[in-house]
Amino acid sequence: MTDRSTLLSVRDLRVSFPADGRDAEVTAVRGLSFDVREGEALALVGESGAGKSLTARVLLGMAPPRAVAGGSVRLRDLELLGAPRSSYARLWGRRIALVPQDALSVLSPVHTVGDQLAAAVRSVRGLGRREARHAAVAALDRVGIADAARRASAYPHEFSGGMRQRAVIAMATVNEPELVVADEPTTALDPAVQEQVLGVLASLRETTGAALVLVAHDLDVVARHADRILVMYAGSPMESGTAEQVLTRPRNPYTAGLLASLPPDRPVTDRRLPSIGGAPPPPSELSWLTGCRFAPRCPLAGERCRTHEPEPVATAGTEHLVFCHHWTDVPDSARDLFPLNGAA
Ligand SMILES: Nc1ncnc2c1ncn2[C@@H]1O[C@H](COP(=O)(O)OP(=O)(O)OP(=O)(O)O)[C@@H](O)[C@H]1O
Repeated sequence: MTDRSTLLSVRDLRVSFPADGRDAEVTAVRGLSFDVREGEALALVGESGAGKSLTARVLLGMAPPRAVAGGSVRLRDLELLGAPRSSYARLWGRRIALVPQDALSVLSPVHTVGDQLAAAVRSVRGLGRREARHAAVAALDRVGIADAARRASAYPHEFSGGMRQRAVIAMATVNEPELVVADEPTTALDPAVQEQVLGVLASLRETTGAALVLVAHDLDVVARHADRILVMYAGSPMESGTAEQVLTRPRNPYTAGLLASLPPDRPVTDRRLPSIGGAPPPPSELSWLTGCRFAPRCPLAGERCRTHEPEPVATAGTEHLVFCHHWTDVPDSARDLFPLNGAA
């Protein structure tokens, strides 16, 4: 991976929602920096409210209307942050694309899947009808839809949920963008279909060379489908590195807590799962919290954690970055830090 060049470079990203009279300011993302290399899959991981979706939307120029973003988001040499919507519109589908959670939000119910794909091809590549149809069928074939030429004439409601999500991936990748952002792309699907759809995204990366930013909250999923992981908590980065570094030897207590909560390989009769006590801070508190945002729930937190925000520390070269004052105290076994809750 290291010989691949950087495709996307995010530096000190900050996203906030200004106070509007009724609600206080919400600093939903702060101090986020990461790179995505060509063809690489980076997973953004964290509990609900971590800022994963918001970050993904900012990358695509699709942040909610009141969001104010600062910092830098560069796609190769192009600074995207602050670019007008018309600039983004020229990139959508062509260089960057979104695979959303909900297929029905992007597929029109009144046009066939093939027509929608062909329209996307024509608008971006300016091909004629016949060639666009050909590209549409090829895209459906690439995402594993059997008998793609015939299925292209079906309407979205005639597809199963898994097929619709494949069609959405075909739509996002039909013009071979450099970067695909997938926001919990399989949440609405059952586990077997989830794995198939994620497999489709992985094989597309191989065939088209696209990089992937995958928003996920399931560590099992990212273990199988990400090259690198960025763990977020309450809008702040906690840890980033290769999937192996982060998942096998987490150096941030928050990552350890997430790992300790994974379904354990212990007898199915024992359903107790370790979990991180407490809950993430409510949005209204995000702007005035000092120090490490995870400190109130962290078993290792000391006074310094509550007052000083941790700087990133590189634990193994520059790949594995940890934001924690106590990273050297994190035990190798996540469950030593987060023992079983409710143990008898
Ligand atoms: N339109 C909005 N207006 C105000 N605050 C918002 C808005 N959208 C998101 N936020 C705030 O931004 C924070 C991050 O939200 P985001 O949806 O990115 O989290 P997430 O990590 O993707 O969580 P989930 O897994 O639940 O989708 C939350 O605190 C949320 O309240």
